[in-house]
Amino acid sequence: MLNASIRKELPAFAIDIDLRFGNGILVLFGPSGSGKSTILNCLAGLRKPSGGRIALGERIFFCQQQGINVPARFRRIGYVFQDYALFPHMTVKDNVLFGLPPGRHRCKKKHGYRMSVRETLDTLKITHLQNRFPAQLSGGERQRVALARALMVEPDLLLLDEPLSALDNQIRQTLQKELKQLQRTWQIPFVLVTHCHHELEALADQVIYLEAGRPALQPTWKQPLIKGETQVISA
Ligand SMILES: Nc1ncnc2c1ncn2[C@@H]1O[C@H](COP(=O)(O)OP(=O)(O)OP(=O)(O)O)[C@@H](O)[C@H]1O
Repeated sequence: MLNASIRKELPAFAIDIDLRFGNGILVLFGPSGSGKSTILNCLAGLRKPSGGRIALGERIFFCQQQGINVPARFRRIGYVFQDYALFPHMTVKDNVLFGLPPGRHRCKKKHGYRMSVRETLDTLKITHLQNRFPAQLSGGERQRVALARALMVEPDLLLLDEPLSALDNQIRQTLQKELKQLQRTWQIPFVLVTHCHHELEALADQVIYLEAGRPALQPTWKQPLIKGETQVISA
């Protein structure tokens, strides 16, 4: 269970949001500049909140009151960046393995199971690409490599910052289905940022519509978004 209260002062506004989320895909949906990436960065430990508390299960990553701020590398949080952030001089396999201590070529599949690098590459359908460099890949293939790398850290939480925004419609739809399937297999919470309405509808188990760093209680979308377990969480 992700249990976070994040306050972050920014030049134009202050982020002030509470996230309480168990399993599934939580979508942060909002216009450019509304604070989505900053929230992910605070969760990951790449930016320090001005106040609040961030906990995942029993582990406290940040607590202003207690003076706790666990460094990003100890949080076991996977992060797929908007531009995938692959190392251009490394092969696909080396990109996926980056950051793992020598000999620790395992990856969490679901509780109690571990998956090898080979299985991770297979799952993401990139085994045949393992010796290529990022410049030799399509956008969809790069996205799969970034996902594989994020999963190799055995994350307890996966953050995805507009992971499909650079892709054309067909690949985007395929990967949406695969992302959903991955979440169901790994059984860890995903927090996904998007400003694409279709992506929201395809992926969200819960949604928070953001405006200037705060949950908006009256979303500006035209069509009803609440279907099944989808809901808007207020601050
Ligand atoms: N390092 C920083 N220092 C100061 N201000 C920042 C910094 N990073 C972002 N901001 C500002 O904080 C606000 C939120 O930015 P953020 O990138 O979180 O928004 P976003 O919703 O992810 O936008 P986008 O969808 O365009 O990526 C913006 O006004 C931005 O200019």
